[in-house]
Amino acid sequence: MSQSGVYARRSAVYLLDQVLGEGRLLPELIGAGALEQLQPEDRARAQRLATETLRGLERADRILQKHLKKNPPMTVRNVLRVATVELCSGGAAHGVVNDAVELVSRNKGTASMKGLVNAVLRKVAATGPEEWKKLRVPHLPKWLRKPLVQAYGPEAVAAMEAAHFAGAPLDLTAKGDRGALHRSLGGDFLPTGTVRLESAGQVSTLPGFKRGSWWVQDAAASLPVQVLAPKEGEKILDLCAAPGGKTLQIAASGAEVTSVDDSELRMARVYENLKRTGLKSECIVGDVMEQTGEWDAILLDAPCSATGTIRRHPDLPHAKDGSEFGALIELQAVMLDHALSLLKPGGRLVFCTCSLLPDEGECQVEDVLERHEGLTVDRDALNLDGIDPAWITEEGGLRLRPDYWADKGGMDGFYMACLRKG
Ligand SMILES: C[S@@+](CC[C@H](N)C(=O)[O-])C[C@H]1O[C@@H](n2cnc3c(N)ncnc32)[C@H](O)[C@@H]1O
Repeated sequence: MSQSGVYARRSAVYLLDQVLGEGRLLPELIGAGALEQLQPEDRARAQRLATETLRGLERADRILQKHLKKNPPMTVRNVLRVATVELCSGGAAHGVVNDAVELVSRNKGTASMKGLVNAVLRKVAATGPEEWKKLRVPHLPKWLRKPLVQAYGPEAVAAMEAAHFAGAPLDLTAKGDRGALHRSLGGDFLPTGTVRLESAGQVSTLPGFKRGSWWVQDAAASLPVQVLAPKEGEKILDLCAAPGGKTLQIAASGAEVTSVDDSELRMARVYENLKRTGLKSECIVGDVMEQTGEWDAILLDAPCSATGTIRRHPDLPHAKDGSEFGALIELQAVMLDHALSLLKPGGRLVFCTCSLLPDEGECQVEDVLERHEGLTVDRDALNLDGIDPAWITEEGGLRLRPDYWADKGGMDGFYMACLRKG
């Protein structure tokens, strides 16, 4: 038995205990050092195991429930879930089952269950892989499925769930020539200018990473700055900027950008990204509501439910229950009003959120237009390469969904609109 396998699996189980038991998010746990004691290879493996288990949780539970008379304690359940997902996705039964038994044996509180774990997983190894293929695509939890069905209909939501289950490829934004980036790395060249790689391995070892010729950014997330269309010499304010993908795009255009974020920890990522790419931005760690001045253009990438990023973050629907979203929606409206007060007359503001909920997108724009006389939506700003006119909404925003471009590997859910101050 490999100790390295046990370490990675034990850490994956710890991550699941925290997400499913404590409602914590994986990036938060990993950022706080949950995997720091592992070697880089095991760290990547633990993260992959936890992510894949969360993505396939519904299927794993359906398979396990047939072999369990009653639910074991959370940690044992999570050991069984990780092992079931591994067994059903081609993991070698001997190693997976032995490591799972070893994991429960090591803990005094669960050691008495090693016989149960062994027996259940042997059954799963025998019949699970065939059952797995026949089970339905995992559904979103009810608290999220319901509003999405209301907004988009059941078929669209089923297509989104299929996109969530499929996961996300690696998307890159070029600092300079997109064609040259595509020629050097291969992959797909998406109609909106993103280079997409199917299986990239370790990002930091890809050509051009150290030179800062590109950065990782989902195709959908690269569009708000394209809609803003920054020009050389313009004074642009990037509000809620960390970790900085959009700051880099604005800086690469030659505009003079100031980036604001109230998280010092997340702002450290902006500094790192600026250093690696050799791009420049003035960085302010502070609250959006305390900013002053007059700007040619503003990007407000407001804090939101992040429900558009579930392909990449399958922990989100399991860790959250929607109870925080009302406060976020109110905060977005207050931030929008303040951001507009910082815009010079005739200036433009792009409002965006990585959310699938219309309350955090279409409705915000409808409401802000009512609150501010003379404010208009600039529909022309959406005339960009690769934008399907069907994605443009009634009020003049751009609604992106994970089920769009299904044949190309999907995209994150996003909403954006370009507002013009009268
Ligand atoms: C969606 S993320 C921004 C992503 C970023 N624009 C990018 O492209 O990489 C939202 C950010 O808002 C920041 N934030 C939340 N409330 C804030 C506030 N009151 N003032 C400033 N930043 C805030 C969070 O720290 C978080 O980094």
